[in-house]
Parts: sequence; structure tokens; C-alpha cells
Amino acid sequence: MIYTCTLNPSVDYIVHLDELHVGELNRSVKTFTFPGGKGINVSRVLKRLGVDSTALGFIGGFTGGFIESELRKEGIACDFVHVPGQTRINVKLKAGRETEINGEGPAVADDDAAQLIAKIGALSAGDVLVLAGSAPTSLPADMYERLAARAVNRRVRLVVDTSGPALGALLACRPFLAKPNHHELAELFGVAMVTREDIVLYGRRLVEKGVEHLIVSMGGDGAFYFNEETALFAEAPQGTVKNSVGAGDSMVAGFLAAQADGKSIEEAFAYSVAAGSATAFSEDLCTKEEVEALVDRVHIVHL
Ligand SMILES: Nc1ncnc2c1ncn2[C@@H]1O[C@H](COP(=O)(O)OP(=O)(O)O)[C@@H](O)[C@H]1O
Ligand SMILES: O=P(O)(O)OC[C@H]1O[C@](O)(COP(=O)(O)O)[C@@H](O)[C@@H]1O
Repeated sequence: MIYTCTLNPSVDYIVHLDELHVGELNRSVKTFTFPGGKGINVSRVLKRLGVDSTALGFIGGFTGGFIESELRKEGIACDFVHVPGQTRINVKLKAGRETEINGEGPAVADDDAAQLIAKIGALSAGDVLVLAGSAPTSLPADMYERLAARAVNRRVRLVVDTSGPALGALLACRPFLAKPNHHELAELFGVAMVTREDIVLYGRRLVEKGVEHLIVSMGGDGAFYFNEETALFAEAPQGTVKNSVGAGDSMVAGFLAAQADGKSIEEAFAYSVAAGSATAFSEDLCTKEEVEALVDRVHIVHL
């Protein structure tokens, strides 16, 4: 079974404007409200690609209730720990350029954290656990490491999509799959930016350290894939970007779904890139039809 864990879910409020005037009254052209947060997006895309998963994490308040009811409507199993505060609302302003305001999230008490740790401690060997997104600041700084340690003890395969110090700590747990973007990779290696040559160097270094499958995404500039034997590059397909929120999460789901379907590494990577781009080209997350319409346009180059 695949479990996704979102420590800080969000209601994503997408606001389209013709232009954004800071300090003035702006009126939206259209708005969308989606359940969000990285693990939740992975669960939603997995479902669309025909793969079941259970969504774990902390939710609270009416915003948390919205997320849970939307996920259940989509047929996604939920096993959240309910906390007293409100799940955050993340505002995504689309006015030519994309501007995002991600909220802080509710306070999580020690006994709520302990409940989630216990749920992870009950997973079984061979399960997959996706640890994705930021953590509310009220959680102990090593929360991700604690969850990962529980999972690794149970011989659960880890999938990692987070940033900052938590990313470094999780990569040390020899994850099955990690998907930093190029900015997160630069931050991990303590540099301001990475060139394509740097990505190849750092990517290979992370694989040597024990990451089994590594995808480094670069938005509209495509993505790299690394494992012990192979290094691949794919250009992203061209198209009109409607909403790139969740593109990275869709890549993770695309790779996992393709692997579950027995596809080769090259096919799984192409499917992953197609899923990311199909999400960027749609208002909500990608559908299976959208991914499959794009996948033949993803050309893989062996490095
Ligand atoms: N402007 C775009 N055009 C085409 N594909 C895109 C675009 N932005 C994102 N994607 C697709 O989504 C994937 C993940 O995007 P990225 O922005 O790197 O992830 P994250 O959301 O984790 O930062 C890319 O590898 C690409 O396949
Ligand atoms: O946990 P964080 O880092 O604040 O990110 C949360 C945001 O990331 C998202 O999961 C989207 O992630 P990606 O665009 O990186 O795939 C949104 O749904 C959510 O608002």
C-alpha cells in the first residue's frame, strides 16, 4: 500500500487576475479552491492514474474538513490526525506571473505528533511512504527524521519531497525515490544556483550516498533522473501553463504509478515528466488522459 504523509496540508485558493496592483483593490477574474499540500496532491494524482493510497498527516477546522470531504469524494482513503487549529489556506495569485503565499499552519501538540508517529510505526514491510511538503513550525525540528526512522525500521520504502534541513536528513535515510527541484538541490549543497553540469555532479553524488531513484526537476526546463546505472535528461513538453501548483507532486505520483505498472525506468521517467507538465497545463491536477496524451512528446536522452 502507498501512504502519503502531509504534515502541513493546505486549501489551495487559486486567484486569477488580469494584473496585480500591490496596495490597491484588485478583483479576480476566476477562482478555484482545491485540497492541497504535497502528499495530498500525490494521493490525488495517484488516484487519477489508477493507484490507491491512504492520506496521512494533520488536519483541523473547517478547512481540514473541506480537504477530507474532497478526498473522500475522489475515493481516497484518509487517516489524518485531527488537531484543534485550522488547516492553512495557501493563496496562489495568477496575474501573468505566479505569486504564492503559503500559510503557517496550525499548532500541533506533542500527543498529536505521537499519534502520527504511531500510525507510521504500524506500516508493513514493502509499503511505500511519501513524506512531502513543509512541516508546521510547532513540530519538533526532527519530526521528519523520527517518522523516517519508524518507517525504515519497518522496512517501508521512503519517498521524499521536501526542502531545507529536513531534505538533507531524509536523504541520509537511503530513500527509494527523492524529487528535489533545482533550487532545493542548490540549497542542499549550499550554493546559490546550479548549472546542468552541477545537477549531474550532485545528482550522482546523492545516488552514491544511497538514494535509489533521484529526479531533479527544473520547471519548464525539464528534469534529470539518476540511479546507480543510469543518468537521463528529458526536456519538458511545450504548452500553455494554466497552473503549475502541484506539478512536482504529479511527477512523484507519475513515477510511482508507472513503476507499479511494471514500466521500465525510461518509461517511468517519461511518464513522470508528462504528469508534471500535464498538471502545469491544466487548472487542477492532471488526469490520466492528459498524461497519456503528452507522454509520447517526452524525449529521453541518456547522459
Ligand atoms: N512551464 C512548464 N512547462 C512545461 N512543463 C512544466 C512547467 N512547469 C513545470 N513543468 C513540469 O512539471 C515538472 C515539475 O515542475 P517543478 O516546477 O520543477 O516542480 P516543483 O513544483 O516541485 O518545483 C517539470 O519537470 C515539468 O515536467
Ligand atoms: O508544504 P509547502 O512547502 O508549504 O508547500 C505546500 C504547497 O505545495 C503544493 O503541494 C504544491 O507543490 P508543488 O507545486 O511543489 O508540486 C501546494 O498544493 C501547496 O500549497
